Amino acid sequence: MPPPLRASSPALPDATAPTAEAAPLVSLRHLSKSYRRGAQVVPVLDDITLDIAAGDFVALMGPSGSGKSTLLNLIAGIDKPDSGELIVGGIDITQLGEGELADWRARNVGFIFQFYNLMPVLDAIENVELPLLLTNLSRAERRARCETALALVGLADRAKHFPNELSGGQQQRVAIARAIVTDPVLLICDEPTGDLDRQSAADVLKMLGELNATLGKTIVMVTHDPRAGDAARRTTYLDKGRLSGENPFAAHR
Ligand SMILES: Nc1ncnc2c1ncn2[C@@H]1O[C@H](COP(=O)(O)OP(=O)(O)OP(=O)(O)O)[C@@H](O)[C@H]1O
Repeated sequence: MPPPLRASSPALPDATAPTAEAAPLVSLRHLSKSYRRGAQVVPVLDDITLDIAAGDFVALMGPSGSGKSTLLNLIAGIDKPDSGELIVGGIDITQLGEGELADWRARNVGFIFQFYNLMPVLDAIENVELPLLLTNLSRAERRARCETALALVGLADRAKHFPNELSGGQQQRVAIARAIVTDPVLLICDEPTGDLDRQSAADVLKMLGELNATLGKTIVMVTHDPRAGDAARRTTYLDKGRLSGENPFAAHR
């Protein structure tokens, strides 16, 4: 029997269903971020303060260009803010060097992208195995974990299929298996249903909900899809780089 994927990572505190008392897993304090294009400075995020509890499932919504992906990249440790604190599992990740940050990401964060980002020359199980190549697990242990992850997303029978032999929904499920195979506590999803038909999108959202409810994964998901927003436990809105209590989509629903 392959080993179970644990509900928590040893690198971060236990993720359980959020409670009123739970310490935030992710804590943003006065985060600001600009991009520089030549002499021009483009402010993108302005004084963002936000807490995300362990075990939460947050949808990040807002108009195009409002800074959602930028904020997601900061939380995931892909990019750095100009100022502010960004504490994840008790560590201010803004203070980590590039190498430390890469190591921190590999141990703590699973990524799910709009266009799956699978390697076309690798079959499903080899794609799922990729993040484990950075660990010191044996080949047998890696394979066992990959089989467990593929079984969790309902694709145990597609392990030897290449991406072009899988539907879009199945490819996204392989990507989800790849994201969870290292047992990260934090799942970062950038428009995970953006390329999917309605049914496949619903399947992927159901799967994310189950990973949140049963494995305690903390999920932060950028989405334009109101149904994806409904699948989350709560929704946070960004507007012109600032957090907004208003739902800018409300008039369109
Ligand atoms: N690397 C970059 N260099 C310069 N400007 C950037 C860079 N990345 C993003 N921006 C700018 O930052 C702003 C916010 O971009 P971001 O991708 O975070 O928005 P978004 O809310 O995710 O948009 P969308 O919903 O369209 O994906 C945009 O004006 C964008 O042009």
